[in-house]
Amino acid sequence: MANLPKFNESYDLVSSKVIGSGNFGVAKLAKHRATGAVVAVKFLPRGDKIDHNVAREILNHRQLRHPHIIGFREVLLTESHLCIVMEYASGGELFDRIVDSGSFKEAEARYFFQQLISGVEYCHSRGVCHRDLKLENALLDRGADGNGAPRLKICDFGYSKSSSDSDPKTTVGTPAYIAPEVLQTKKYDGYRADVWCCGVTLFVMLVGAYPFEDPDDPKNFKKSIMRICSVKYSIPSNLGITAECQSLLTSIFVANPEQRITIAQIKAHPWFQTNLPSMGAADGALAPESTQTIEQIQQIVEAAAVNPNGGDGAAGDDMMLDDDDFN
Ligand SMILES: Nc1ncnc2c1ncn2[C@@H]1O[C@H](COP(=O)(O)OP(=O)(O)OP(=O)(O)O)[C@@H](O)[C@H]1O
Repeated sequence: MANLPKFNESYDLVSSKVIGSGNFGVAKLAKHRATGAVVAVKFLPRGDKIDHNVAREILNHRQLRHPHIIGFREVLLTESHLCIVMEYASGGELFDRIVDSGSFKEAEARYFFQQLISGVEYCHSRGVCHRDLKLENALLDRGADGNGAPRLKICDFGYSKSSSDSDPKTTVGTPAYIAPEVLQTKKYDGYRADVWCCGVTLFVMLVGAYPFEDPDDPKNFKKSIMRICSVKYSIPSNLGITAECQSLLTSIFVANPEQRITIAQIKAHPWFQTNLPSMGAADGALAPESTQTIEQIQQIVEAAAVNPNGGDGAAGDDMMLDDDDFN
């Protein structure tokens, strides 16, 4: 790794506190020494788990630059980890905001849904489908001036596919959000499947529960799959959800992806059009562009597939992380 960029050459950890964790490892806060910018860094243990899927996640993320998508900055190495440096969303996950409030009023749900659709539309326009859209992958920042209304930022391109990748066929995503066609072992249209996930996200914001889970038997995955395939859901009448909003959900939850509403049609829907912020008003500044080329990124990811410490990057290695590991 002689000439490859190292994390400790340009960043300091702000604290050892973990801001998020997932299958990959952990995310921590760091400060860019030259500019003072605070960033989020995903630390992935080096070794065989750094494969073409990780490379794809990074390269797909790198080509996206939009106010409602977490900005990608660069990838770096430590002795033990591959570091993905990103814009930091300080407001937590949209999921936690719903857990705190139970459910959102229609106006609040629409506010976030408009931003989600704006980010998803942009991904699709760049030939990238996300394939794991959900509340946990919708992060929030603290608004343009640090105090304003939170802005939604899509993260986690771990399952994303770009038009240069093979057509999606694998069943990926999070069970409660999976579209019916993704459950079949056939090729499917990742863009249309993303629309379904946006519908599930909207439903959870409005209702505070997953649409296709049996409330009396929520852990019964088989039952949820049957409900997804037969599009069996109901909107509690006591929530007073407007007919316009219900009509949008009905047009999203259509089993046949060809007949499902498209992103362009969602944008034209009267419910979506209500209180739509003027272009730019809700957007604010973009995170700085990444300066790394595709070739540089590929070289770093390839180097990360080898763990100089000899570990295999298995989950167990993670348990022993301390600050020295990041230097
Ligand atoms: N840029 C960021 N700003 C703030 N928090 C972040 C950022 N990136 C990741 N996190 C936190 O870390 C969590 C996990 O990150 P991410 O979803 O990218 O990892 P993952 O391994 O793909 O997750 P999962 O296993 O849930 O699919 C996020 O849900 C979030 O709480």
